[in-house]
Amino acid sequence: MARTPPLDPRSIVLDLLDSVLAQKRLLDESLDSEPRLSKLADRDRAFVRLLVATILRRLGQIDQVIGRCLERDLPVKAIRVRNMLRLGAAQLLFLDTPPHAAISTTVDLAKNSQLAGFAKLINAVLRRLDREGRAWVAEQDAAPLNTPSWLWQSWRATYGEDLARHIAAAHQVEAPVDITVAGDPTLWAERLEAEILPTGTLRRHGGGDVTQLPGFAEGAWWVQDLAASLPAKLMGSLKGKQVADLCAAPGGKALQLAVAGAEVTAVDRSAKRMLRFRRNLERLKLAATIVETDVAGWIPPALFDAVLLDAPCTATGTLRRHPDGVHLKGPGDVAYLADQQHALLKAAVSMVKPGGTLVYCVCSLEPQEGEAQITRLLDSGASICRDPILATEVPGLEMILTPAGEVRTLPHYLAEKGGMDAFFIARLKRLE
Ligand SMILES: C[S@@+](CC[C@H](N)C(=O)[O-])C[C@H]1O[C@@H](n2cnc3c(N)ncnc32)[C@H](O)[C@@H]1O
Repeated sequence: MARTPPLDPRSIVLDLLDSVLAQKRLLDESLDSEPRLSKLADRDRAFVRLLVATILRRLGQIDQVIGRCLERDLPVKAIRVRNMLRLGAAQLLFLDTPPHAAISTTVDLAKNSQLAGFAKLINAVLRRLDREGRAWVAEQDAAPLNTPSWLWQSWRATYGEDLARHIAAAHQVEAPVDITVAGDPTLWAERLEAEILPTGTLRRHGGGDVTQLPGFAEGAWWVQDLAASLPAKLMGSLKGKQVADLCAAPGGKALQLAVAGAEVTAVDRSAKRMLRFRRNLERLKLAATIVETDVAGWIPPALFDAVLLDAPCTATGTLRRHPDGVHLKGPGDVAYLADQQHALLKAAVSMVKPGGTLVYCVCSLEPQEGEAQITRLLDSGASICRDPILATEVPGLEMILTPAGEVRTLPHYLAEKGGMDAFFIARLKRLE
């Protein structure tokens, strides 16, 4: 008979770390496919998420201090031992877990597994970290340590050393929950005990299950980062217009377009992700035409008044929410996705009526996926020009506008209120 894995939060964290770091699976997918999570009490489930996210956010710092305690490196096959050390270190140095609990629970994990032979080593390393680790952490240069060098180099080259440090620091902090409401934000701000941000997005601090909040079941609002809500808002008046949302799933932006009164055609090649959009449409009692296909080869029955293209990207702009991202992506992904984005942009241009609007966006910090895409498109002779975004369209957020009239948000903007995802947004007008 197969052995049932233990229902211990820390043991689940070890399996999640293995899933992300060794098997290279997304953290959200790993969490979704972990059956033991639903059997845990809410508090333990929140602890699992916090612990795994903290380890992924602070991996560079954690591995460096562990390295200082080991006379020689652990054998490659002892990856689970390394993960046990990471788990103990994160609790001791970043989560203020009482030292005796952090150490004894980690040592017990080893003793109760096939790795009992490593229990003494784990005990010795964690005891030393308890004595000396906090002072070592205080001296660390956290920003470059927790950022893979290819990303660190890219951000330094693009934004300069100072901004790169702000960007990396923002990734160490859990993001708040942002909400877009279909109706009156003031009313819902009160009901949801949320703050209203300059763009009308509501922001709630503190965790909890959003599906249990007032208004979720009846579809009064949906979760969407402030920056992610901007592209649809920059499309102008949409009432009664034919609008295509390309790469639409799970549909946060398509919902905004529908609420603004557009006749929405939402296109995405992932039926699984579109299922979430269908559920959201139902919950919000909204309608849209759904097309499940590859945008690059799709020929629409008629041209659209406006098109939104939220292209697939490396998502380095959402590392606050998805700390697994830095461990799953590499420079090759940027080049690969940049070519896809160019093809999708060219297809999108061909779907817009002359005089119509095309908004392009990506949740990426990499200029190859943002600013350079627009230059490449315009240089290719496409029948389109920039339609610069004006400061009056982003009141209270003027710092996000570039000299070219595009939007570049960074994760530390509005830091005092909890930051925002990093997006690039460009608005274009189709020529005759
Ligand atoms: C950044 S996400 C879109 C998020 C969405 N716009 C929202 O606001 O919720 C990118 C989406 O592009 C889709 N996608 C990627 N390549 C595609 C292609 N060639 N054709 C259609 N959809 C594609 C993915 O399935 C994914 O759902």
